[in-house]
Amino acid sequence: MAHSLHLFTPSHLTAPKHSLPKPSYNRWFPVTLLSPKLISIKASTSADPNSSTTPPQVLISDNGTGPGEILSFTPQEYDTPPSQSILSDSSSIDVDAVTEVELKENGFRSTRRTKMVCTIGPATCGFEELEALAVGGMNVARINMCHGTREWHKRVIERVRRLNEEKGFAVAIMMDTEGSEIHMGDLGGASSAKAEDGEIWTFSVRAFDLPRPERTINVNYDGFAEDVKVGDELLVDGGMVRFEVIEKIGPDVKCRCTDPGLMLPRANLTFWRDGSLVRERNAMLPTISSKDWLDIDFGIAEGVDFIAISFVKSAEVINHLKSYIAARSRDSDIAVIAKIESIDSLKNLEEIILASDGAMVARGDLGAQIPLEQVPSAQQKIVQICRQLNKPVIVASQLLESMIEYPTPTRAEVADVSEAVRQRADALMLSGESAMGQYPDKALAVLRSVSVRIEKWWREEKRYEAMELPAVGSSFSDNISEEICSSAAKMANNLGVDAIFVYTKTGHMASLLSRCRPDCPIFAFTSTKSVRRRLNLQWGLIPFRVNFSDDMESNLNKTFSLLKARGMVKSGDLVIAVSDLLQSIQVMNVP
Ligand SMILES: Nc1ncnc2c1ncn2[C@@H]1O[C@H](COP(=O)(O)OP(=O)(O)OP(=O)(O)O)[C@@H](O)[C@H]1O
Ligand SMILES: CC(=O)C(=O)O
Ligand SMILES: [K+]
Ligand SMILES: [Mg+2]
Repeated sequence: MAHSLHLFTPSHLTAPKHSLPKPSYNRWFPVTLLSPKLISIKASTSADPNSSTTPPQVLISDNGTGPGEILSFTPQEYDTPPSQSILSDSSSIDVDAVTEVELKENGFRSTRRTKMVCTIGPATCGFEELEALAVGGMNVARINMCHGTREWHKRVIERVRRLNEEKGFAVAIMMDTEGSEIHMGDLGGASSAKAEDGEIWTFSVRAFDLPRPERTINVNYDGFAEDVKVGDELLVDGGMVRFEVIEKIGPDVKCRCTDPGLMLPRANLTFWRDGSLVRERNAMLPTISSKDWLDIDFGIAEGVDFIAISFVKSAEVINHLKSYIAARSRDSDIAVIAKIESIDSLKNLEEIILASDGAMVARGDLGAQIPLEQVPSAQQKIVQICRQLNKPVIVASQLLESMIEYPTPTRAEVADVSEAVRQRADALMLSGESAMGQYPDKALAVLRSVSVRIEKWWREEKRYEAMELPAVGSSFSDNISEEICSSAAKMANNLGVDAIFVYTKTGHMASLLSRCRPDCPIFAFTSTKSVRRRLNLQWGLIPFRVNFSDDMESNLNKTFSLLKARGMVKSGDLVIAVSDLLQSIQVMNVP
């Protein structure tokens, strides 16, 4: 029976905390289930928790009656939590073991509010690595269509789906398009290419034979040789390596390296003239290339949760994509995220965000298009506008860049992560750190611990500046929902409630509550798996899947008893409940 298996997560142990090793997200206790009967567990307090030689013992007895058998719990590292089947019938509630442990261990006021997106690459594409990320708190897995084949991405999607099915996670999938900006080729399979000071390199639209001739780089944009002029400065990855254009010979552009460094496959290329970014014919490149459309078809067929569009220039392309998706996917619940990473997107910021279902501050390319010192203010502005317009926002790129190579972050990186948390962005994203770095799990752990610490500090100090939140809905009923949510959030803060419960079919009411950034977590109950996954990107929401009816009284009783049975709430906890169905606010103690 599935529910008896469930007893074996460490958090179910009823022993006094000090008598057992403190469970942490990546420590699990291997136990073999001997009998499928209902079992009660009692921890023996005789073992010395500080001794590495006497493992704490646990008495397992059949229905709590017989003498029971003694099993040893060894607190060694065990990569994965025990598998548990998650029931999806009407009498169950879907929540993953990690959230469950977090709720029970920390008490729900101190759960993490800032969400985490991980880019999946060679370092993390296996089932076990993906599971380790999920256990570490990954809310969204991002696949970047700039790299790898569709088959490769399909396998990653399948593994994430399996993880969700088998372990109860609600990890959402975000597909990120390549876009048609200028970038280098794949270096013929080499992992990088080193350019030295003064060397002459050839950049060309010609595809070179393999092995790639020395000091040649293939460029993806046909108009490249026409657009550049002798004397232009060519920047790889926003300045990781610099060249000066010295000669044009047909399709070949000869450049001298002026700032040496390492170039990675498919690195972004920009060129500058008299201190500004040159936008000639390349300014006319389509936001969504023909390859992108095929990738989008792939994303729709695979049922990804989010599609992130690179180098968005206007709201038009977002609207176009949204109607394309609506016409092609039955329930059309793929959310479209606008990546803000170009000068044009900054010019049309509000209308782009308004048209989208969320935005990403894509600081990598943004920093190659505007002076670096302007990136922090752009970030702050994008985060603020998203909050006002009630759209989730992700802060991305180079958050913990040094952790691609090193097991600890720089102090400056920690300060950068803190700032994004303090701005109360919905989510932080790992790029190379999780895709191809040496320490993906450690990088995720840094995001997690910095988020929790800064959120707690800010709550305690009540330091966040008040933000006027304008009405965003168009109908009177929308306005009522917004008023209810902002009142509920305010009441929650003033009364110091433990959690806000929201029953939401589409997720809208939950996102309105998230927008208010209340002090307590928001338990969002929804009946669809896809809505649960989508809510996983939003600040402060703990999404559960549970069937509910139009009767709030019975919904509350049902969720209270389900959550109580799992030890996630207890009698006396103070809760505020709101719902999509019944526009009301209820304040109550868990019976
Ligand atoms: N599917 C993949 N296969 C191989 N390498 C990958 C893959 N995804 C990412 N990487 C590696 O990780 C690095 C960082 O990944 P990421 O997707 O964040 O790139 P990015 O350049 O920041 O994003 P974008 O291309 O959207 O601007 C890439 O430069 C690449 O080397
Ligand atoms: C994430 C991304 O696309 C960027 O930072 O450029
Ligand atoms: K991309
Ligand atoms: Mg980019």
